[in-house]
Amino acid sequence: MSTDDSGTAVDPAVLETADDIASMEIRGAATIADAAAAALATQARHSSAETPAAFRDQLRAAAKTLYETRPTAVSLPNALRFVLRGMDGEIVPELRESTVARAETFRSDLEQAQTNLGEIGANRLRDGDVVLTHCHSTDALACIEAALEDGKSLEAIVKETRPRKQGHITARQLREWGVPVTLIVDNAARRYLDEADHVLVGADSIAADGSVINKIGTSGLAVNARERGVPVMVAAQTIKLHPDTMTGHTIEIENRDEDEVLPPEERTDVAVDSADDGLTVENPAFDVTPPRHVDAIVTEHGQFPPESIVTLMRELFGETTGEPWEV
Ligand SMILES: O=C(COP(=O)(O)O)[C@H](O)[C@H](O)COP(=O)(O)O
Repeated sequence: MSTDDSGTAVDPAVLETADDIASMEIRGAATIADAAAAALATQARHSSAETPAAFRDQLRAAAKTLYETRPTAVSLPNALRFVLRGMDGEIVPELRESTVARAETFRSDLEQAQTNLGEIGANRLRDGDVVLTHCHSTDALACIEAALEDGKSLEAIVKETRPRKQGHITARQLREWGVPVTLIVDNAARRYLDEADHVLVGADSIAADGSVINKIGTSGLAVNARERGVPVMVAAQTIKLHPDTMTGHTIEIENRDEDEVLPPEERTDVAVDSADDGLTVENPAFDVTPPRHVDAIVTEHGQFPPESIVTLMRELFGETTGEPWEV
């Protein structure tokens, strides 16, 4: 066990999961949520706490460690909050059992939600359609998978998605399913929209006004799609809904390391000398697509016009939330 800032023991397996999320070994909003719930279950199983208070402190410290990895995907705090709210019991073994059970419920609900969402999203895809994708989203792919299972044949235009090239993961998955794939650089997207019937993306967070926060480049793609008349479909389970935005909070956009954009070995191609302080490299990982550029948000509860998502958000999360470990 190592300790967090307050001196509370956090299990090494939790620290490893946190590192993997920060370094993007584990990535994508749903996968991050699943890994975080699994890590809390591990913390509960391995806990050597002797009192209920110490057990609760350890679980909260683990949740905080996981929360501080990446700021944008709200599925992470939503997952942590869901698991911690299920921590129930008078003695440590009861607390352990309830926490592990709650984490397992979260993980199986997540899987089921994605399957249900996929079936709903598949209804928007017709036989022979061409789908243009950005980044790698398991929710978006679930829609394609369900359409293929319905016997529809689809083709995909896959944006590479600089700087981390998550489009390669999407392309590989689609090829494994037998879908013909055209891989393009991000800059070619507008040209290829003429050949697409849908833009299909996932989401890291959805704000109360229906804005969609997803991989950088989504908003430009959506604007171009609107101009070309191609519908934009966002596949997002309800754990992507950001309840804090109901009270006006904005969503933090993660800025990642500049080396992802300009690796150190290429820096000399651009910088005039080693101390070139006139050169700035920025690497925002996500952007905000306004609701007017989105046609439908597909969730496990049905599809919604973005402007009406706040009703579902209120129903599922109530009015306020607070920090995930303050439950
Ligand atoms: O923007 C990304 C991933 O960004 P990163 O690679 O930086 O994590 C994905 O579109 C969403 O997370 C949804 O994914 P999913 O549908 O799998 O939750």
